[in-house]
Amino acid sequence: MGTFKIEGGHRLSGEIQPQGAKNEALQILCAVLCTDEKVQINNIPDILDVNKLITLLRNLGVKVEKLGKNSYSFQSDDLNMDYLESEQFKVDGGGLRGSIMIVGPLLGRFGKGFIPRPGGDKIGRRRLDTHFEGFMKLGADFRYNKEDRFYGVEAPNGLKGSYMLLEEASVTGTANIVMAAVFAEGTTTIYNAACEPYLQQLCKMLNSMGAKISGVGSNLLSIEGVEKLGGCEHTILPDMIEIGSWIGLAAMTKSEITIKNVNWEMLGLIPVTFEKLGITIKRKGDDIFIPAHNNGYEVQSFIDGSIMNISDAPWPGFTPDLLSIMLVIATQAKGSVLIHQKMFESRLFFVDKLIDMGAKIILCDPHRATVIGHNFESQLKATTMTSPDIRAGISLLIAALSAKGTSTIHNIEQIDRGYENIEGRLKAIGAKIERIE
Ligand SMILES: CC(=O)N[C@H]1[C@@H](OP(=O)(O)OP(=O)(O)OC[C@H]2O[C@@H](n3ccc(=O)[nH]c3=O)[C@H](O)[C@@H]2O)O[C@H](CO)[C@@H](O)[C@@H]1O
Ligand SMILES: C=C(OP(=O)(O)O)C(=O)O
Repeated sequence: MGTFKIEGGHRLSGEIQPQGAKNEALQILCAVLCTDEKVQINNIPDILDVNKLITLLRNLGVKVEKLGKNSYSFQSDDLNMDYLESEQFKVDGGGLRGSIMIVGPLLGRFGKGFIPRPGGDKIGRRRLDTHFEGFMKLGADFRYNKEDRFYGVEAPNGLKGSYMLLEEASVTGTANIVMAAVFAEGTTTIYNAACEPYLQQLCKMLNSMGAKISGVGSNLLSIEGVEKLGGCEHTILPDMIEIGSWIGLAAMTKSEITIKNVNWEMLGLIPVTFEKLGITIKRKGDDIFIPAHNNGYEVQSFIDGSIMNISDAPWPGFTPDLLSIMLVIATQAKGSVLIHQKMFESRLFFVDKLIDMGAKIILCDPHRATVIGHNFESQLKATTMTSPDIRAGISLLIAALSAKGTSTIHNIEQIDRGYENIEGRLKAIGAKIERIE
């Protein structure tokens, strides 16, 4: 178990370049299975989850070549399908959430796909019904081995396009179904599709490989099946969750930070949601400039004067992956706010650690926490903590960087899942952080 030691209470300053988006990379890497031709992918973040998926692809027989620091080429022309029945696959597939998205491409291209129960954050129930109901709508047979927690779909006679109304706008579910449907005979219509930038990028990539997907960016996708896809080159967008993390870090440590090349058009409600907490965000070209909040930041209220509420919703709503960061920065705001995590039921329990540090938070129930901000009149106090999940981990790290004294964070592998060389990049802007062991 890795550990960070963090000496808090120092201001940071400088520029930070966001890495490529973790959750886009996981979709895009699975999409390399859609063709036997070479695919080049740029801006792949060097993070634990992505590297685990690359290992899985290698073990499946994909030829992987590193072209540069964050660029790779992949060729899936001679896959070892026996690997899908191996013990090693159970380990590799169960190691991250994103592995679930190999099922769609394999089903579409080879008529069968398997996956052990995928890993990822333990943040509440994470069911996979949407994925498999979608595959069944395309004509696949589904089986689930409860004992081994192993999922399988088969369509020996190929997939047939159909209309489907998804029960929920699942992000990885939509990506998975799209990657199967591009090979289905006829037209598939997916209503209530997820439409995050990750999905838009995936569809853009598949179209550049010869797929015929329309409605990209909306919740109604129409896919005309094709027989074969070809190679392409694709560049992953900057990680919007990392961008949000750096906005929170700057505000909470009263630091002046420029976040470079953020691809502003794809940030949706993220900037305005930070502004609801009173944080100043200046757009400079395609950079975000956060001035030092020397006089703190004040939570806004709604037009009718009622108390501010920040909650998640499927895209273009506010992403659930930034609510933990919103919560931590609210602890130093002037005013009170209700944080409502609607999607996941176990993502707010980390507030206990913040309460230990002196934050004023009432955990109303597993989904809702009321935060009464200190307005920097009382600094958080350093403590020892363990990172329960990736976004709670980065939130605790931000809390530690703002706190008085030296904090210790264990289980930092959770942070490494999604943040590339985090201590190196934070040190470059003045953070006092050390990885021990
Ligand atoms: C690898 C990856 O890309 N992971 C992301 C992906 O996970 P993932 O694709 O696993 O998440 P889903 O979109 O399937 O669902 C997330 C949660 O929200 C619930 N739900 C979803 C849609 C809906 O309309 N109503 C609803 O209640 C689901 O039941 C589930 O509890 O999307 C999540 C939601 O943005 C993010 O937190 C994860 O970081
Ligand atoms: C929940 C997340 O990741 P995963 O779905 O991979 O567990 C996340 O990126 O915040």
